[in-house]
Amino acid sequence: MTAKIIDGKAVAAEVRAEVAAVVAQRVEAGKSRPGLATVLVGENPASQVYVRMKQKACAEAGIESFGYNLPEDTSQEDLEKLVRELNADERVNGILVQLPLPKHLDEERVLAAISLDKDVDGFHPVNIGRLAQKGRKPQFIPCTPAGCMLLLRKNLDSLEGVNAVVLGRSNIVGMPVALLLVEANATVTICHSRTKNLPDVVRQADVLVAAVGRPEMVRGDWIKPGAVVIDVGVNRIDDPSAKNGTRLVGDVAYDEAVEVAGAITPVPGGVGPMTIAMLLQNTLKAAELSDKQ
Ligand SMILES: Nc1nc(=O)c2c([nH]1)NC[C@@H]1CN(c3ccc(C(=O)N[C@@H](CCC(=O)O)C(=O)O)cc3)C=[N+]21
Ligand SMILES: [Mg+2]
Repeated sequence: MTAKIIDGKAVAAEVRAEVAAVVAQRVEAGKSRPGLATVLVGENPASQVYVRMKQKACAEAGIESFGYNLPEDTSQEDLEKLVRELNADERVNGILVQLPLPKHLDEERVLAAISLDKDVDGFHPVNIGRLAQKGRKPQFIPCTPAGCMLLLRKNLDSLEGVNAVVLGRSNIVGMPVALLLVEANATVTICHSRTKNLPDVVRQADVLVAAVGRPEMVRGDWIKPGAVVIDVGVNRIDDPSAKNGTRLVGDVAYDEAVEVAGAITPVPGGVGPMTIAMLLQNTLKAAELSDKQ
């Protein structure tokens, strides 16, 4: 048996087309064109690529993007000042501060300065806090976790009572995706670098979300036959046989896992494209919120 390949790129394309259609309708109806501000501090090449991908996706959906590139040595004060200006800018519905920030900057204070109504990444401590409280809905759900959940809902009849294992406990993926799975009535185990007998824990998973950032760490024999595997990892590794000497791999050893899992997301073409699609969806939602104000 080989797994169903979950085509995140195709699902993302559907979401993006839907966002584009709603944007076109609202502009046609005389409402504002949604706008996203991207803030990039420093010159991390991977971050530059991601920000460009987000801007291109905005353009295709009819969302205006405003790119801010600040030097590596930007002060906390100046970065927060830019965020406050963007909070007050009516053209800007969503603010995305690309992470990670250079070491000297306090990430949490920057994220906390973003207006709750413009927090399209869902990383503001209040939004995360609401995610952690039963019955309280955050204004915005973080994009990668939201993308994982959409792929799961499309590939499972129900999450009710299933054993979900989340590998990784980061603020931007592991923790929020675990909270969303709990909300969906899954039985959730969060495991990490200190977990004892990790392969045994992972083998209990009907649903596995791998988000540790360790290339091909999860082996085929860690996977329960028939499990749904969501691989969040985007790791660039050396591969002399590849075009530019590197290639992208996930946190799961795909060739092994595909022989055991019931369904699996590939890397690239799985969760990554969903992250961008959900960002566009959140930016449209932010524009709709601003209509009411
Ligand atoms: N404030 C903030 N928000 C983020 O959402 C955010 C961030 N910071 N920092 C970095 C991570 C990473 N991230 C990805 C987005 C798209 C792909 C993606 O589309 N990947 C393609 C491959 C891209 C390639 O070829 O490199 C794929 O998996 O098919 C991956 C990763 C967003 N992040
Ligand atoms: Mg949130």
